[in-house]
Amino acid sequence: MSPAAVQSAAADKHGRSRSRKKKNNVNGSSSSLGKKRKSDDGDDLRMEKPNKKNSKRKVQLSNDNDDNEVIAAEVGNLKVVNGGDVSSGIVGVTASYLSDSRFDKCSVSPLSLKGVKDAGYEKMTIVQEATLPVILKGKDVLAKAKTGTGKTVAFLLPSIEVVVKSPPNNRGQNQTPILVLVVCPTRELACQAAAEATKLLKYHPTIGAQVVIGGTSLSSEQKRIQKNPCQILIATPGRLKDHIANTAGFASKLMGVKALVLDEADQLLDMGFRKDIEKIIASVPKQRQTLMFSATIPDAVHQVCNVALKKDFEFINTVQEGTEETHSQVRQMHLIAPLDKHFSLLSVILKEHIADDVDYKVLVFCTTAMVTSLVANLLGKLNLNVREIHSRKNQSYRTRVSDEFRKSKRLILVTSDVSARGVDYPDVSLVVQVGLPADKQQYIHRLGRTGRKGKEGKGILLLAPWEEFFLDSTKDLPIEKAPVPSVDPDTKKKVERALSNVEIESKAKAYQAWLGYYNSNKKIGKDKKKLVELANEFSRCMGLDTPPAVSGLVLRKMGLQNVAGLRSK
Ligand SMILES: Nc1ncnc2c1ncn2[C@@H]1O[C@H](COP(=O)(O)OP(=O)(O)OP(=O)(O)O)[C@@H](O)[C@H]1O
Repeated sequence: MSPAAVQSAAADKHGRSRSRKKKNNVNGSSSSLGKKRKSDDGDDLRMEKPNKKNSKRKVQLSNDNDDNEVIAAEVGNLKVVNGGDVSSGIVGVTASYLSDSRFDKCSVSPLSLKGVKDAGYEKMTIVQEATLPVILKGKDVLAKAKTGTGKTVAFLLPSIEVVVKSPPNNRGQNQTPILVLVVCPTRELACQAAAEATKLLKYHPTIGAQVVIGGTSLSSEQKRIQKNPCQILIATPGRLKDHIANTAGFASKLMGVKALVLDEADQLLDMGFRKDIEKIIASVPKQRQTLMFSATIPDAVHQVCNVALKKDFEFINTVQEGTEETHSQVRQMHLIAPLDKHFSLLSVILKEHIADDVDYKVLVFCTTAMVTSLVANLLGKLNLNVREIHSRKNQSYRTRVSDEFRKSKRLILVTSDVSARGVDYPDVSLVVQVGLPADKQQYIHRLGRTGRKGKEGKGILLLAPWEEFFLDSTKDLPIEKAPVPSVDPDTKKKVERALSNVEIESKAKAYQAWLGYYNSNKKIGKDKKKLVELANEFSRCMGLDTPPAVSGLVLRKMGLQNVAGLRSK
């Protein structure tokens, strides 16, 4: 590594007491572990949860790394690397995510370097500079770096080198083993990683990369894998499990895996995915290299990462201690307003932003798929240029909308959490989050869809007064309180009229989804009577005097049978 690059230092392994209070080595935040996610945007099937500046970029091994000691006690020889803050307080400077080092200073094959060059990458980003040499040495790595700073290339490039260095297989085309397995939590993310791999592989005609994702035909995927053998496979967990169980010869191909990558590792180790991931890990050889990447790595992940990583893995953290996990060039605001104002306020926020920025490109995050659908429906009726994306749309629609949004300007994408992580839409000017984000990590990832590659951006979180408690978990983030904009009577009327034109079925589904989502929130779901009052308020906000009836079975599954105020069917 160059002097500018981050260096590693062995962690102190003395204090082994598990009972010591952990401090913030990783900007400690509340864990999202333990949450149950039924779909990739956790919708109405959701039931009760079980329950600055460092210009030299030198090592910042924290003095208070009790955290590491605890982990050392659990997993042994932990190494910690802390890097410089990616944005280092240099507001609006677009190059701040880049390092001074070029890719050719690492021992990467000439053909990969040509691919990197054609992709337009000259210098390594800071996370690439910090992780590449370590990964190329064959170490297991857990890496944390801010959103939009090039983590995908950071794990793909050395993965390609794993294939380059492997002896050519001489067992015939159809027997090509999978050498690198990349697991991504969402289909969009898997496709995006596959597209990046294809770019990097431009000059490696003998190396194939394939993607397997849910929502597409299993049999056509089986044929594709059979026909186009690939050494690099990028997959979502569910579909990967399907192939392991149902595709002839697939399990034996997986026995060739030399490198396993878990992108958005904290989400993959979350309870919603953990069982799948454990199964996947059991299907690849023990002797392998494992790489785990994310912009957020809560403490709880450190405690379970030994599920996948070797004991002597390196934790490479490019988010400097004591700095925010979000980008300083992204202005963050929150608005607290009564629920009955949210639809009008959203319309005002969007219209103001459109007036301010002719090249606007906005993401509006909603709590669930069905609420997303309702909001998209409403905004469309208000003549805004909107698209929607969530798990209830079929995969070809999702791919089409995602591609359109990637290429477009002057478009609003209303989305569930399927777009929260990893998706790299260039030049998003504003991210609006309506309602309670699942947790602090999800807030950070959603916000991270703007301000990518050092660009500027804006984030607005719109909460009701009874959702304000969420801000307790984000105290270390610079989220300003914004004044609530006034809603003129004309806008109010237009929104009411638009709502009256939204189909009752869409409202009924949104109501049930809303109930399920907030029921699964630890705090709000505790008081069922209050929860139902709030859900019925949401129903009134949609223009319904009587709340929609919900099936008795669903109410039972939510633990809401016999709660006053609900209508059962
Ligand atoms: N060395 C580089 N130089 C310039 N651009 C790069 C470089 N490496 C990656 N990029 C670009 O940076 C953008 C962000 O990369 P990527 O999506 O991998 O970020 P990320 O850190 O994984 O973000 P997230 O945390 O949201 O998943 C992409 O458009 C990618 O093509």
